[in-house]
Amino acid sequence: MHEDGTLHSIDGLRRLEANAARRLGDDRALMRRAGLAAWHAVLAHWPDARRIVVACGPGNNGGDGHELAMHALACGRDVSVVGLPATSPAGGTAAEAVRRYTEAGGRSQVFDGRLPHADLVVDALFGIGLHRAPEGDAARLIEAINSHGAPVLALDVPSGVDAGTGTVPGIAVQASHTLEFMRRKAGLWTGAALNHRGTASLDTLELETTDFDGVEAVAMRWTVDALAHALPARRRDSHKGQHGRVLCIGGDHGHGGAIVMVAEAALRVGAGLVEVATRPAHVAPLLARRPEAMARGCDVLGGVTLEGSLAACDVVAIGPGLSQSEWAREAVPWVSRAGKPLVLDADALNLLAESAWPVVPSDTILTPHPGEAARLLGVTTPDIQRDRLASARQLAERHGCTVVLKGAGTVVASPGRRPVVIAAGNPGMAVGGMGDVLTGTIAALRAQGLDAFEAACTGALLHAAAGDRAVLEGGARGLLPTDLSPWLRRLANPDFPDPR
Ligand SMILES: NC(=O)C1=CN([C@@H]2O[C@H](COP(=O)(O)OP(=O)(O)OC[C@H]3O[C@@H](n4cnc5c(N)ncnc54)[C@H](O)[C@@H]3O)[C@@H](O)[C@H]2O)[C@@H](O)CC1
Ligand SMILES: [K+]
Repeated sequence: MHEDGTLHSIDGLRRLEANAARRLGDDRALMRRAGLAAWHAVLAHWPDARRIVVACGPGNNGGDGHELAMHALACGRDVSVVGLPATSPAGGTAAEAVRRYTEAGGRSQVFDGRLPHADLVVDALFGIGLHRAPEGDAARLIEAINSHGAPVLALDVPSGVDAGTGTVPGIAVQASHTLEFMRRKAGLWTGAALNHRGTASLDTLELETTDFDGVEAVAMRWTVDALAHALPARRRDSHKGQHGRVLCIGGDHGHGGAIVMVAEAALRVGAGLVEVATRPAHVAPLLARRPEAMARGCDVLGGVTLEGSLAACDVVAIGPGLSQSEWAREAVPWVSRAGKPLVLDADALNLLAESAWPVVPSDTILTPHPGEAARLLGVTTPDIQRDRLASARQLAERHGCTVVLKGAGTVVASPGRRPVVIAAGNPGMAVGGMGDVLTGTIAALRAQGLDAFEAACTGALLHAAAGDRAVLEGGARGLLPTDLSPWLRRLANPDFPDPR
């Protein structure tokens, strides 16, 4: 079976292991495959590595390490296995791997505070069996791996990372590359784990369909390739009215730029018409930058002005720069009564957290960053980050609508849908205004006919992928949200020939 885009929990992976071992009638077979796959990864990434240090833990992750060490030895490499002191000898399948390595003439040593010189360090300390933060010798060995200087290949999981949730409870290996076994782990694709994983690849260890009996993926992983099919082709005889009309509401005094960025992104992603309701003072600068937008200056966010705009639009994007003033609060009953699909961001979410909004309809999209998500759930930001997948699901259930939990490894959740984790984006995108661009992107897709969940997933991916293209032009520091504009357009048109 090839990679299928699924992400799994630790429980799911355990079940998968058990099913496959039962089918194969030999619980050593998977570890042998894992060791061989790891050796192939070494040959693919570091073919010239002569001296290889393999740091092995007491469990089956360490068994994978011994299997790899055995292949490296057989190919004439200078291999040192380094184990943890004072741990009981490996049992079960790992013991068999240790025996094979030793019988092949392999050397092992106990970690004494230093690692030997090497061209490559393999991290086979802990995989999905990590059950607490590494301490003592384990922590010191991880520290030695991180300060060694050679590239680091992590087997299955960078040791110290919780592969189920993505949290890092203490110290963790800083991998150059992680080779995942069997299936991708949900925790390696979102949150703090992204600081440790390096690049990543998967070896499925030749699992078969029947191994998945009773195994449910916890999420799907979307990569930039998904954009090829995400957006419907345009009819040749289409007109602007068929590409949706977005009404953007926000930009109180002192925050005029936010709603301009929403409008610009919505235009670049293909909305047919974009109207902005903002403070009168912000109309002229908006039109000077983006004459394609329609703009309404409102000292009162309600009444006839807003009612007409609300009636005409297909989607309302509200929140960026909105503030929580009386001006902002006035908009809420009007917008709620209009019955249009909503994208709520920034201060609209803060108003939701303090129950200023009535119950939001099920086709609403909320786009909180972790701080806003924490306010919505009445918890702290670290609570949200401890398990981003669970937090997004909980928020979606609580409000009965789609949630885009922003941050490294954006998570999209909706009741009754399998969550999606976005495998794109970069730290250059951690800058004010980036969320406003996301709001406009999602609203434009919604206006063009995608349902709430599709618009949220596709919008989050389009936005992250545009950020990944824009960052190549000059690096992460100083990347501006509006730098994404040309890339949003480019990536929203996957059929257009790539000029590169
Ligand atoms: N079971 C199988 O069929 C397969 C397992 N595989 C490998 O086995 C791994 C899972 O193996 P295990 O379940 O043995 O778990 P691990 O090898 O990930 O770790 C469990 C061991 O580490 C110890 N440990 C956990 N956290 C610790 C900490 N903070 N400080 C000190 N010691 C700690 C545990 O007491 C236990 O001895 C996978 O990640 C994968 O690499 C692969 O070989 C594929 C097949
Ligand atoms: K590992």
